[in-house]
Amino acid sequence: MDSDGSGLIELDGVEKVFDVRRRAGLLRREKHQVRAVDGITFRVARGEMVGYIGPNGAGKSTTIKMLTGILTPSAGRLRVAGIDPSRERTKLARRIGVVFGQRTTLWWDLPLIDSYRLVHRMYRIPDKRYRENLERCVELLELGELLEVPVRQLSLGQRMRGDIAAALLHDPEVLYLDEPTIGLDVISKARVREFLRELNTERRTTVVLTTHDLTDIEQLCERVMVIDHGRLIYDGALAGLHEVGASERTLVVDLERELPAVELPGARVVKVEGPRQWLAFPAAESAAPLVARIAAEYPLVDLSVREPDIESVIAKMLSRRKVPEPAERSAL
Ligand SMILES: Nc1ncnc2c1ncn2[C@@H]1O[C@H](COP(=O)(O)OP(=O)(O)OP(=O)(O)O)[C@@H](O)[C@H]1O
Repeated sequence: MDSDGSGLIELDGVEKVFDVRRRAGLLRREKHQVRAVDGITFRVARGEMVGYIGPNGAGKSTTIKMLTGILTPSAGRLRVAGIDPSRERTKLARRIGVVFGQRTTLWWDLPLIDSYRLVHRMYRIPDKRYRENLERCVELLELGELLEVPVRQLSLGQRMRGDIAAALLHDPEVLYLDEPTIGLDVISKARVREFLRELNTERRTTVVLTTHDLTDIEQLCERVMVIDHGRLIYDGALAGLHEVGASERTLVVDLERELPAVELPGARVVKVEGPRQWLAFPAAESAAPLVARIAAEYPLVDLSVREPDIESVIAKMLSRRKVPEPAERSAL
């Protein structure tokens, strides 16, 4: 929390309702309301790195748009660095950075460096600070050889790194990232994650991360918030989320030859295809002891660990939440 005891980001009972018209016959249109965000309350302290996840249409983007001031809440109170985002959007813009994985904020036809020059002027960044920040981003995000390349010629991973740098040139206190690793190859993902980790540790930049990739959360965030149908249904550690959902990770092992299903405590074989076997184990537990035992007891050639996808973790969590409490059950 900030020195005055409050959070850098504060939401109290925030709601967003959209009025939409839908076809109700050949000519008739009916008004109806979509409650995209339905009374959300949370605090994010300075320097925290939190995951904000949920299934499609849960209300994540709507929340982020309210946090950046693009949308005005229908009800509730929202503050970022003490600022009401929709009322003072320009003032807030100097203190936040936003990266959308699915679209770029860079100028498509211009070399990357020209976009940065424009950001320099738009945000009136002092020259020295601009140069230092650019240098640092170029080094850590390996952008040196890309600066003169027009954005449209960059690969997705290169463009994403370019976008992240653009969002950070003005030293924002808060960085919102919407699907920053979507569509990236393994190496680009690792590079982006490493950069974000450093940014958070060294500069204490507060990061709110929206993603469908649980590995992003696992590697970056100590805290995860889950939103479903516009409501916050979980706020805590990732391990706790796995426990609530009783979700499982999968260890994929390649053995030297086709063998009967591997038998080890704490894991169960869910699929066998020739020499390859799939073992499910509780996601909240470490894979290390299991890997050690397989390596010791079986002719192991290769292995990999697969995370459950976010949708399935949340689906499990929801199905468990719907089991009635014993008191309710006896009253049925
Ligand atoms: N401008 C709008 N007008 C009407 N309805 C909207 C508008 N924006 C979002 N919605 C609706 O609000 C709900 C939440 O949408 P939102 O985009 O916030 O979800 P999301 O969690 O970001 O989903 P995704 O993972 O698919 O991006 C959805 O039902 C969506 O159709």
